[in-house]
Amino acid sequence: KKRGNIYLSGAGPSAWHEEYPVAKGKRQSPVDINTNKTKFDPKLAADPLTIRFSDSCCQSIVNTGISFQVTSNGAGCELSGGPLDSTYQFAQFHAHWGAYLKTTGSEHTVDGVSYPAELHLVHWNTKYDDFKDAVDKPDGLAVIAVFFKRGKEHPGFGKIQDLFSKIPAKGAKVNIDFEFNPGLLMPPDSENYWTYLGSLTTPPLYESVTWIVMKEPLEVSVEQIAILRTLLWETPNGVSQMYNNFRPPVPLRDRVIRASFG
Ligand SMILES: NS(=O)(=O)c1ccc(NC(=S)OCCc2ccsc2)cc1
Ligand SMILES: [Zn+2]
Repeated sequence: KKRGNIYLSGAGPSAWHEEYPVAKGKRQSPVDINTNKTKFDPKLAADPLTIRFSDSCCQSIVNTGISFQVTSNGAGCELSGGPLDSTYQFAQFHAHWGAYLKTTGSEHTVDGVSYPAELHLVHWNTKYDDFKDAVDKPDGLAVIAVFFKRGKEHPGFGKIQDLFSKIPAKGAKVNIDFEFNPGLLMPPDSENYWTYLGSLTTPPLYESVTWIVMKEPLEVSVEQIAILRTLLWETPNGVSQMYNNFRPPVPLRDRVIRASFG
């Protein structure tokens, strides 16, 4: 059996704990955001989240075998303020999505409701030497999550999707030789967010992520959601379309999700 596909080999996410016991840990991700139990924290509004992206920071796009990944050298792309006590540098963005005609696809849910896809913009704490040094530290990473909802087309994201045909298989990679500012992928209102301490949502599931989940989704067209599934991955039954590359929510345990808004 191809073990390559972590979502489709064995029992999938529910079996990850066998190889990664931390899967049953105290600060795992994703979680359901129960808006009746979130807590407004005025400190988050007092020290606004500062999200800086640049036109020249995206270098290449690769098929990781579980998603696409746009990789950055982080130049001019930094995150600070809000829940963060230091400056985090942008490393990469990727996404998770569902199947044709299904509503599931996002990793985080809001009051039990999924979105068709979820974008993750991964940053690492510059108090550490590099990403690999930060990736397993409790304050090592900060990930901005942006929900995708079906609506009007998003031409910016379309420029990234135009590259999908060039990365047909796991490990395939092409350079991005045009300017692309990841700030294009922020929702119109990026002041309202939820934040909590969590983990990577794929193995090795390190409990190293400060999650910043944008309340407002980003609109993309129904065709663009479908184009996500034109990426390919290995499955136990051979190469096929990539979809359902999401971990379902796990227990919140002893955590409170804070809101930057009242
Ligand atoms: N979906 S997620 O944003 O939580 C997310 C982000 C990064 C990763 N893992 C990365 S970028 O690992 C890079 C390779 C690595 C280095 C040390 S251990 C794995 C996994 C999940
Ligand atoms: Zn992710």
